[in-house]
Amino acid sequence: MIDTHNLSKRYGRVVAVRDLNLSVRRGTVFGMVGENGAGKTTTLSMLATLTTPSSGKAYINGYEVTRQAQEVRRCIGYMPDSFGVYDDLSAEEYLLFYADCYGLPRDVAVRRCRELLAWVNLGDKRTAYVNDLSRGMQQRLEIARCLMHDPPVLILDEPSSGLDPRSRIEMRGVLRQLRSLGKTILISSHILYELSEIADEIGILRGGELAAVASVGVMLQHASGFRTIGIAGRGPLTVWERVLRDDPQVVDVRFLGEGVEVVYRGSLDDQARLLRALLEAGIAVYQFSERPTDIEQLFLRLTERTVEER
Ligand SMILES: Nc1ncnc2c1ncn2[C@@H]1O[C@H](COP(=O)(O)OP(=O)(O)OP(=O)(O)O)[C@@H](O)[C@H]1O
Repeated sequence: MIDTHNLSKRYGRVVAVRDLNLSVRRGTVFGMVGENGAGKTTTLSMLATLTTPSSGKAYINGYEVTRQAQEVRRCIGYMPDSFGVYDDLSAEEYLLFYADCYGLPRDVAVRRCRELLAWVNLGDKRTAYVNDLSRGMQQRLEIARCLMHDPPVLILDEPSSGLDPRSRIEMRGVLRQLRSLGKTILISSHILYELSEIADEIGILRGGELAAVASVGVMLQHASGFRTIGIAGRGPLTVWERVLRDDPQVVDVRFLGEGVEVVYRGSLDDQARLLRALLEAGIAVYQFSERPTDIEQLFLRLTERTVEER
């Protein structure tokens, strides 16, 4: 349903997106995760026909985004990462304006508008000015706007960004509902956890390249059973390396100044043995603590070899 072949975008010397090969199957939700500047917005904007690719091709529902932009626009609902000024429109007027742009008959548009406002929990805000709505409400209104012409594909650029915790929870509820509509959805975020609930597959974008793609199940399975331990201490690097290499439960090691961060899969008893081994080898350990596991980082570290082989 969404396919890209070596899709790239350069801005002068900056390569915002490089040789992206993406495939999102009909009726599935694909989550695109990446830090600021990873290329998410550029990718989604090319798919939404608003940014011209430098090279490569992208297809939505079989239509090519540069040559058949009109057809592509009819079959997508695109939510950008920032919205403009609403010129004193009420929530209902705003949706009806878009319905007009898509040529929806007035009676259908009015019915659909009310249904969608209720659907995104804005039923009581029909006559409120969009400019007076909270950011969370405006973002839910944008979701309703994307659905007005009932497109088979949704492209949502960080729909939860900039929201307070309460609005995030409400948005999460709306996104979960969206999933049940059976549409093909490409959604971006810089937080993997946020997408793990609604996405079928996750792709991690790094420096404009797709660093890893996996089903959410596989990604979470990779993460479960692993712990991240921060160990701070003083001692020769060769001794650190020897002790950590000799422990079969150590999966990955990252040296950080005075100490290491270890991805560990052993039991708590194994963990205690590792601490003892470090002390017996002469490392003056002054901190040994479990850290919250960053699933995205962990996944990237565990799949590094696979990524290099791609
Ligand atoms: N119009 C532009 N002109 C020049 N460089 C750009 C332009 N748009 C994006 N870039 C650069 O392309 C790279 C990717 O940017 P992009 O906005 O796609 O990333 P992103 O993952 O969406 O980040 P964010 O989460 O901050 O929006 C960045 O280095 C950015 O500075």
